[in-house]
Amino acid sequence: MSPTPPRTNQARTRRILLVVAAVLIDREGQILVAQRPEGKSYAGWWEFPGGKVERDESPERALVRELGEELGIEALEEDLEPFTFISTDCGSFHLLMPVYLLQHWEGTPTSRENQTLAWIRPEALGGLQLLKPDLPLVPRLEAYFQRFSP
Ligand SMILES: Nc1nc2c([nH]c(=O)n2[C@@H]2O[C@H](COP(=O)(O)OP(=O)(O)OP(=O)(O)O)[C@@H](O)[C@H]2O)c(=O)[nH]1
Repeated sequence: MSPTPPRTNQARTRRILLVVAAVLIDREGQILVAQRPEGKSYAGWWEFPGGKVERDESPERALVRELGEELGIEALEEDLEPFTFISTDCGSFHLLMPVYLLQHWEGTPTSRENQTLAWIRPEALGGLQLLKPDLPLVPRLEAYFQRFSP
């Protein structure tokens, strides 16, 4: 019988892609999800608003910019509440994605980039076809919202 090989961390590290995402929470405790439009990779899959951090941009600055571009809302960096992060191998790159909660903003979120928007109850998240890297967010968000339910 051959011995169990030692556990190692030798997988090759890929280029890190820094992406930021926001979980917008409305007054009824619903969260905003966006469906990627035709013509993009993973069209039809659901994700959270956000996008890539550009060179010389802070994650918070990038997220405020993306929320303006994608949803037409104005958010303040100080209202972005760090929630968790995703760090996962996506094949050609390694995704590092800080995720923030946001409960205050100016304006009404509107689709500016052909994405379909939906406000959903946190319990409904698990029924969506979310981008695979986002799946660990489902139990974390469920646990977060359970803390506030009676
Ligand atoms: N905005 C956002 N991006 C996510 C999430 N989860 C996740 O894996 N991503 C990945 O992070 C990257 C975000 O890039 P992006 O939003 O600026 O670009 P994109 O995919 O719309 O355009 P692209 O096809 O040119 O990369 C994509 O590779 C996307 O698949 C998420 O919840 N929100």
